[in-house]
Amino acid sequence: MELQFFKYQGTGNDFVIIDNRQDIFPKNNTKLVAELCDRRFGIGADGLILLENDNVSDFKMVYYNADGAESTMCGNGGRCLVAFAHYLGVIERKTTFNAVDGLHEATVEGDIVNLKMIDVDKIHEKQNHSFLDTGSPHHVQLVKELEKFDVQKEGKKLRYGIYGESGSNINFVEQTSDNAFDVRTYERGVEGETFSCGTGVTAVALAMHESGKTAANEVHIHTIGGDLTISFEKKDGKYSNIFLKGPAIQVFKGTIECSI
Ligand SMILES: N[C@@H](CCC[C@H](N)C(=O)O)C(=O)O
Repeated sequence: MELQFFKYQGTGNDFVIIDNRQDIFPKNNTKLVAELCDRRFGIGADGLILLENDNVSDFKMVYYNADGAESTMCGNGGRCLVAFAHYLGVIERKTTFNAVDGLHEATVEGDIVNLKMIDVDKIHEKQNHSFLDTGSPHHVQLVKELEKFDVQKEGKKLRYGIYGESGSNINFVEQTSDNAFDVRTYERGVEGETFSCGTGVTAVALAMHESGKTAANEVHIHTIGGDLTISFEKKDGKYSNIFLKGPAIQVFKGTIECSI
């Protein structure tokens, strides 16, 4: 079967996106998703996203990690899917769409997508790290000399060591100013470092605010793949109106022959 696909990237976190409004994609074929995401034998991506019809919102997001398994929320993927829905003409400037963690609002302005994330009311503060769920689970840890840090080795160790088979994404962070941080992320399901992680940088911004490293309600994060801004409010111990803002860009489109 010839499958039409689109390739998007959001600060270097890259995705194969498929318009599945006609229900053409075999959703339980883990092997096929992994093959399409393979950087040598397939298109190559950190994950695959389906855009589907939804009864209560403009569209539905279904997200798979590069290993082929369906997973929890992807912030950069959500931003890319909004850009794709805009490209298809499914939405205009504003949207509400459904994802695994519930409804998300978003706006598009040129290449910039501003995505509302789920509220966060629990941040577990441990001795040398924080743990929180921003739609996906995230470990947040400050380190020195982030540029030289072995994210692959240390990320893998923590991902399995502390969090077991279901795992967590692991973010390593270095503060660069009052309201700015550099972040590198080891992503579960990719089982390696990605150029950026949207739910990850959101987790970093909230964890740094919670621990008093920043007093700002707008935090700037630099990742290998580019810059993202996270804004939020904190009231009665709960973080709400959390927005993840940054570029989401179509890289190419094409067709691929696959045996379904
Ligand atoms: N890259 C994503 C996170 C994708 C999900 C993650 N790998 C998981 O399985 O928890 C993002 O931008 O948020």
